[in-house]
Amino acid sequence: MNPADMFTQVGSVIASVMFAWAMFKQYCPYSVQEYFDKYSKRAFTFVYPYIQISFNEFTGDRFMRSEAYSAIENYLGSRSSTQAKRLKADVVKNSQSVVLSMDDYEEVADEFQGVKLRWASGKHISKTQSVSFYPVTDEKKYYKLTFHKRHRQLILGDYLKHVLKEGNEIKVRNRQRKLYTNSGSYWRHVVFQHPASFETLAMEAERKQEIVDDLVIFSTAEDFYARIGRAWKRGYLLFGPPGTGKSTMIAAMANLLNYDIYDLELTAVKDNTELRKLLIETTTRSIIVIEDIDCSLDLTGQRKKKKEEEGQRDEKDPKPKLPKEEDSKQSQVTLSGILNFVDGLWSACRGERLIVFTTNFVEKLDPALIRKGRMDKHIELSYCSFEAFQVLAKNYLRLDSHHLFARIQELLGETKMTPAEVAEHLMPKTITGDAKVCLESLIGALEKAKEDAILKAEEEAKEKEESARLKAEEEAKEKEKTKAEEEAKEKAKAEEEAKEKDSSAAENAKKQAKENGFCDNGNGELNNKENKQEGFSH
Ligand SMILES: Nc1ncnc2c1ncn2[C@@H]1O[C@H](COP(=O)(O)OP(=O)(O)OP(=O)(O)O)[C@@H](O)[C@H]1O
Ligand SMILES: [Mg+2]
Repeated sequence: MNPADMFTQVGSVIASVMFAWAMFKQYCPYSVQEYFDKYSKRAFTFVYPYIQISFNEFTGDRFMRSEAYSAIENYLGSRSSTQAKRLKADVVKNSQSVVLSMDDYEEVADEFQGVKLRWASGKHISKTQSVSFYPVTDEKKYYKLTFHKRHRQLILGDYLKHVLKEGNEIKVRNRQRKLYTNSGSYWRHVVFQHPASFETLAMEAERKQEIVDDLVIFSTAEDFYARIGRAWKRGYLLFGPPGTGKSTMIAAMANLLNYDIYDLELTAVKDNTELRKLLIETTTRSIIVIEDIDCSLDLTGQRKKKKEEEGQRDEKDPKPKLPKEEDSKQSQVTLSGILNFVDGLWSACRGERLIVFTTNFVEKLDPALIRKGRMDKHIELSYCSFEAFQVLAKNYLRLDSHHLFARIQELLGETKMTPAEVAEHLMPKTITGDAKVCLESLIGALEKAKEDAILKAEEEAKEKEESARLKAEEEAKEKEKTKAEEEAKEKAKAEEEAKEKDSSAAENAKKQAKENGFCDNGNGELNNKENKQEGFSH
C-alpha cells in the first residue's frame, strides 16, 4: 500500500469514528452517556499507569490564594527558565530583579531521587458569570503533577515536602518585604526599604552579637519550639531615651531575618475586638511592633483608680494620647486587651513572629505586660558610648582612628549624648567631606553639653539649697508662731484664772458681809442694816 492510500484509509476511519461519536452524542440518552463516560474513565485509569495531582490556584470560598500553588510556582520558576519555551516574567525585590515562571499550558520535567516526573500548567475558564461586588476571576489556574504509580509513596511524602519547602524559601528570598500600618481595622502596606543593619547600628560589639545570635537562633529553631511545646514566638522590649536607636534596631532586625513589619498604632484601634482581628491578619515571618507603648495607652494606670492616676501623673510624664474609656468612644483598648493580644499571638497564630514593644519609660509599664514569657528579652539602648561612637565614625566618616578620638572618648565618659545627636554632628559639613570638621563639631557640642550639665547641676544644687533654706525659714517661722500662740494661750489662761480667783474672793467677802449684817445697796456698797433703819426714823 502506498502512503497516499494509507492516509486515505486512516482518514476515512477517523471520519467514521467521529461520525459514530457524533450520532452517539446526539441520539443516546444523557444518562447512558454519563454511564458510558464514567466507565470509560475507569477503564482508562485501570490501564493508565500514571497518577495525576492538581494544585489549584485558589482554595476555599474566600478566594484565598493557595499557599501550595504559590510555593510550586516558585519552585518551578528555576526549572522553567531552562526548559519551558514560554515564560512569564515578574519584577520583584524593589524592581531590582526579574523572576521567571512558566506560562500556561507549558510542561517541565523534574527528577527526585532518580524518579522522573512532569509538571504541567493549565487553566479552567469558568463559564458562569456572576455579578459581584468583589472582582471575580474567571480563570482558575492549576499545576498538574504526573508520575508513575509505583512512586506514589515517595512523591506524596518526601517529594511534595521538598517542593513546598524549597518553593517557600525561594518566595522568601524573592519577596518584597512590606511595612504594614493599621488604619482602623485594616492593614495597609508600603514596600519596606530601610537600610538599617546590625553592622551600622552603633552599639557595643558584644551586646550586638548577643542580640544577633538570639534572633538567628530563634529564626532557625522551629523544631526546637515544636519539641518543647512552645509557640514559635519571641517578645522583645526595647527601652531607652529618645534617639538611642530603638526604631533603627527594629528595622535592622527585619532586615536581618527578612521579615515584614506590622507597625501597630494602638490609638487608632477602636476596641479589643478590633485589636484581635488585626492580630489574626498578620502573616508569618513578621515583626509586630508597638512603639512608645507607655504613650499609646495608660497601661500603668489601668489597674489603679482614676483619682490615683491623676494625682500621680507629674509634668514630666507624657500625657496618654488616648482618652480614658468613659471619655472616649474612639478607642477602648485596655491593658487586658493588650495582654490577650500578646497571649493570643502566642497561641492563635501559626508561624514565626516577633513582637517588639518600645518605650522611653520602662518603669511606667505594668509588670504583667513585660514579664518573661511575654517580653522574653529586655534590651536597654542608652547614651552613646565610645565604642558606639567608633561604629558611627566608621559608618559616617570611614574612620577607624583619628587623633581627636582620644578627646572624644574622654568627653563621652563625662557627659551624656544620644547616638542620634552624635550622628547629626558626623553628617558631612563640607563639600569635600572633611572628617576633622565633623569631629571638631562633635567635640564642641560635647564640651558645651558638659558645661551645660555642670551649670545645670550647679543650678540644681543652688535650687536645692535655696529650697532647703526656705524650708528651714518656714519651719522656724512656724515654730515661732506656735510658740507665740502657746504663750498667748497660757497668758489668757492665767488671766482667766486670776479673774476667777478675784471673783470668788469677792463672792466670799460678800458672803462674809452678809453673815455680818451688811447688805448690798445695789451699787456694790455694803450698808449697815441698823444705820439704814436709823435714817428712816429721822
Ligand atoms: N544606635 C544607633 N546606631 C545608629 N544610628 C542611630 C542609633 N541611634 C540613633 N541613631 C540615628 O538616630 C536617628 C533616630 O534614631 P531612632 O529613631 O532609632 O531612635 P529611637 O530610640 O527610636 O527614638 P524615639 O524613642 O524617639 O522613638 C536614626 O535615624 C539613626 O540614624
Ligand atoms: Mg523610635
